[in-house]
Amino acid sequence: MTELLHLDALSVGWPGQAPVLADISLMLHHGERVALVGPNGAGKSSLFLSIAGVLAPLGGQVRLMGRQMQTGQFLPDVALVFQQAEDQLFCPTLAEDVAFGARNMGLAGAALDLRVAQALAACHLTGLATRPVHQLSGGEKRRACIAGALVMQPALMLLDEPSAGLDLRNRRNLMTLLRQTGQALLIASHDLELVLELCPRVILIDQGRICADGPAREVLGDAGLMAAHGQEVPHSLTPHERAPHMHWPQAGSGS
Ligand SMILES: Nc1ncnc2c1ncn2[C@@H]1O[C@H](COP(=O)(O)OP(=O)(O)OP(=O)(O)O)[C@@H](O)[C@H]1O
Repeated sequence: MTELLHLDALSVGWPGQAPVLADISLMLHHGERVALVGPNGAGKSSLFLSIAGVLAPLGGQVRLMGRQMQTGQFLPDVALVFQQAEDQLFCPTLAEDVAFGARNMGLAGAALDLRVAQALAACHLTGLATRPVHQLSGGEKRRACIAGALVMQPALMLLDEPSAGLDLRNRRNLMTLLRQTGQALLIASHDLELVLELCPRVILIDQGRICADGPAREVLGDAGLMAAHGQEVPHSLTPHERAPHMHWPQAGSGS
């Protein structure tokens, strides 16, 4: 597997606030499916915004396929599915919205129409192509955002809570779709069942840093499950001996 994304000592935060994440270093390979888990406010969305070039890093670097990403430079190789669909959808109709990213890449005419039709079909939205986006239901909006990322055929998709608000059938369809895609996926989610089904590798962030990065079943053992759900991890559950690279947040160490 070849290197796709490299975060090098990345610090992430918002103006006027203490850094949300500090000194984040990790690597993702082409085609890899990785989950990013952590409690509310851990910094998953902020990290995605920095990787996608929306939020300027406080320090460190984001490199995609060896090239350093610049804030405000939106590369077709990376597509972000926002946590809040309303932050992403803005065109008059669903089909126009889904076409937006691919059109910006220079696609037009029949080639664009085909891409849009394929993305709509993949997200089971074909019949809604001409619907104004503000008239879509919550779950339809979520799927519209995913279609808008798929249409770009990016090397890396950043999916922020992709299953939130989906009914069981659409959640199942989403898992099938994501499992079949050959693209690298970084998925931020509280849906740990989806995480365990889709992602061989899990990164747990909390208290401003990476607490664990490894095989899903290892990271999401008893201690990891508690940390991912925002609970304090008792010393008795801390598997330091087995996994010395993991740094579980513990009682009394949080803010
Ligand atoms: N636009 C913003 N301006 C200022 N602070 C922000 C902004 N967005 C998020 N934050 C703050 O940054 C921190 C990290 O938030 P972020 O949304 O990245 O967490 P998260 O891990 O995605 O949380 P959740 O699981 O609740 O979605 C929080 O303290 C949040 O209040």
